[in-house]
Amino acid sequence: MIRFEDVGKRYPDGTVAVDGLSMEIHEGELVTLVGPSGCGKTTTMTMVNRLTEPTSGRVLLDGKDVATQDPVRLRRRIGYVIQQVGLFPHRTVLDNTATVPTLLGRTRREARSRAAELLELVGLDPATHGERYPHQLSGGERQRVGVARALAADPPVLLMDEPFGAVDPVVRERLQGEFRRLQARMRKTVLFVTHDIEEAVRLGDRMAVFAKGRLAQLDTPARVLGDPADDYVAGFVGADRGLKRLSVTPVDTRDLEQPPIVRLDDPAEDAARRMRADGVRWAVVLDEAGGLHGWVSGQALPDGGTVRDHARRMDAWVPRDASLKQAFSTMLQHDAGWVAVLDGEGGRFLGVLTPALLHAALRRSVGVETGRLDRDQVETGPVPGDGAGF
Ligand SMILES: Nc1ncnc2c1ncn2[C@@H]1O[C@H](COP(=O)(O)OP(=O)(O)OP(=O)(O)O)[C@@H](O)[C@H]1O
Repeated sequence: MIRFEDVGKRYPDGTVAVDGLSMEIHEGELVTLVGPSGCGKTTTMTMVNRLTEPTSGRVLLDGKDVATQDPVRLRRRIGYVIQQVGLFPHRTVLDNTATVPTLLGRTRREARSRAAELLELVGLDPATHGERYPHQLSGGERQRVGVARALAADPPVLLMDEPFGAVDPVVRERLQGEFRRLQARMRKTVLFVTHDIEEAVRLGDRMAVFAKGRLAQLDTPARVLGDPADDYVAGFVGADRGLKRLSVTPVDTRDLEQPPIVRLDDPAEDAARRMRADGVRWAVVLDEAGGLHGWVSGQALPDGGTVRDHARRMDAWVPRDASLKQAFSTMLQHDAGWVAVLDGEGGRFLGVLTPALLHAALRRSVGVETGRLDRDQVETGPVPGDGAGF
């Protein structure tokens, strides 16, 4: 879709911003460009929409050299979002968003109705926010308008240069989450410049790590973190790259521990007998519908009554498609020694993840990703015998 062929950029003052860059971005893929300040990310990106012209090599869009295309027509197919959003101050948010469709020949009514749809898509209410002027919005809201405006022409390609750079970390994380969900639906081809490695990892299908005008590594976040190409990349992604990997490693249901399961209405005596027979000190308690209720300790079960009378509630759960980071964070939030994995909210109980399993899953995923290990070569240890931290 976008192809850089041995591209170089030397500015007139002699600065070599990009040197011998070759890479390909596939259709529907989001590639994050990351690297220290001045390493050539913005220059690389703006060579796609011809705001910058390469001094050597070619940039191809859908197989055609962009240098041969009319810049105005080219840019209509390429949405561009920058940090300083650049909204027209004297136009309402709705009119700002409707600008491009109007330029493309839509009637004012059509353009405004499309703009309203887009504002909703990025989480702004067209009725309230749409009628405001840019200075009446928060920084995060302005950045959303920037994204909506770039999407207005429905371009197949989006170039985003630190689009969430001007907001605080909390809003930024929310915008990233929303954009990821949006992108899952839209499947645009996106080049996304950031100097925030967490953002690059969270959003990128692949990430391109730049070093002084050269591409140091282009790969999935899991591989960049798990198997950096060289010392430069390892240093750039940081000594805590193992921790960062948590957010890109999904829970694998094959890793889950299967503790004994009892039901709320089981007689306490039967449940206690089963736990003794299995040599375990606790069991997971499910409700009538098979949903997670909590847990019960074998010692807390006297003769008589049902499990319901002695069970403790426990809400620490994650869905099966969660990341290990989500699982770990849920465990900490609930001060629990395990987290249940469910088939969605209120869904089937699939097993539990413990800190030991989580650690093993992370180690194994690094080995498997990098081809150094077969999946079965990393043992996942059993739940520690002390009742898993209760
Ligand atoms: N118009 C220009 N004339 C001369 N040098 C330039 C020009 N634009 C950028 N450069 C230089 O080219 C190099 C790459 O700049 P670029 O903006 O692409 O980096 P970047 O990785 O996007 O940096 P940042 O993260 O700070 O935005 C830098 O050394 C910069 O000073």
